[in-house]
Amino acid sequence: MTPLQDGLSFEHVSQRVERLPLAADRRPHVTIRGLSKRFDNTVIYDKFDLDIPRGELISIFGPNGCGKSTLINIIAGLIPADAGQVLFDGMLLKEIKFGYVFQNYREALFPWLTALDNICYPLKMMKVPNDERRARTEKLVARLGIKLNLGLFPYQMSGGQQQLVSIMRALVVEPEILFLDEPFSALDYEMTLFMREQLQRLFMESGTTMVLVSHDLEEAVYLADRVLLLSRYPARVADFTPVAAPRPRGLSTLSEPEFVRTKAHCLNVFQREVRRS
Ligand SMILES: Nc1ncnc2c1ncn2[C@@H]1O[C@H](COP(=O)(O)OP(=O)(O)OP(=O)(O)O)[C@@H](O)[C@H]1O
Repeated sequence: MTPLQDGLSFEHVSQRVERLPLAADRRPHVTIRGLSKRFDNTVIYDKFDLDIPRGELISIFGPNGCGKSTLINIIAGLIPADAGQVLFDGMLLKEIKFGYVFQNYREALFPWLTALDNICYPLKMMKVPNDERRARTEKLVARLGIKLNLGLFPYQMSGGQQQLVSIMRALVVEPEILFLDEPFSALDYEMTLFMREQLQRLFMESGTTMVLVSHDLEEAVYLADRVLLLSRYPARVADFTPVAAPRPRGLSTLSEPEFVRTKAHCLNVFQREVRRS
C-alpha cells in the first residue's frame, strides 16, 4: 500500500473500475445560446453558444482571465448573464439538482460540523429526515469506496480530505451536473494526483455530467472526455477537443502517443489564442 496523508491510500483508487455506460443518446445536456456578459466596459462573452454533452466530463482551459470561471458561474447561476439562455434538457437551473465544488475548500466547509454533517447538509436543507440523511451519506461514502473517518471536523482533516468532503457534499443530492472550479489548485502535488484519481472514480461511478475549470493542461486533458479551449475575451470556442483515452486512466496514460498528441494539439490551440491578443 502506498501511504498517503491521514489514512488515504492510493490502493483503493487504483482498483480497476468498470465505466458505467454513457447514456446511449448524445443529445446535449446543457445548451447555451446567445450568452453575453460584460464587466464594466469589458465584454467577456458576446452571443456565445455551446452544447455540453450528457454524461461527459468537460474541462475548460484557456488564457488567463479569458472567462473560464465566469462561464461556469453563469451556468451554475452564481452570477447573472446580461443576455442569453442556459437550459438543462430544456429546463431551467432552478428545476434541476446540481452541485458546485469551490477552489477554496477551507471556506466551503462548515468548521463546526463533522465530515458526516457537512456532507448531509444539503439533504437537511431539502428537509430529508435525519435517519435518511445519514443512511444516504453512508451509502454514498461506501459506494465510492472512500476510507475516511466521518466523525472528524474540518480542522482535523488534510486539505485533500476536506476537498473530498466538499465533493461528496456536492454529490449527495445526486446532482444531474457537477461544476468544479479549479478544485485541486490549493492542494500539494501528491494530494492533487490522488484527488484526480478520486474525481475520475467518482465520475465513472456516478456518470454525472461534470464541468471542470483547470489551469493545468495535463490535468485538463487527463480528466476530460472533451477539452473546451476558449479564446481570449470576448471568449469564443477555439476548439472542443475530444480525448479518446480509455478509462480508467492512470500514469501510463500520460505517455501514450494518442494522449501526447491530444495534449500537443490543445497546447497549439492555446498558444495560437495567446498570440492572437
Ligand atoms: N466581478 C467582476 N468584476 C469585474 N471584473 C471581473 C469580475 N469577475 C471577473 N472579472 C474579469 O473578467 C475576466 C474573466 O474573469 P474569469 O475569472 O472568468 O477568468 P478566468 O479565465 O477564470 O481567469 P483565471 O485564468 O485568472 O482563473 C477577467 O478579466 C476578470 O478580471
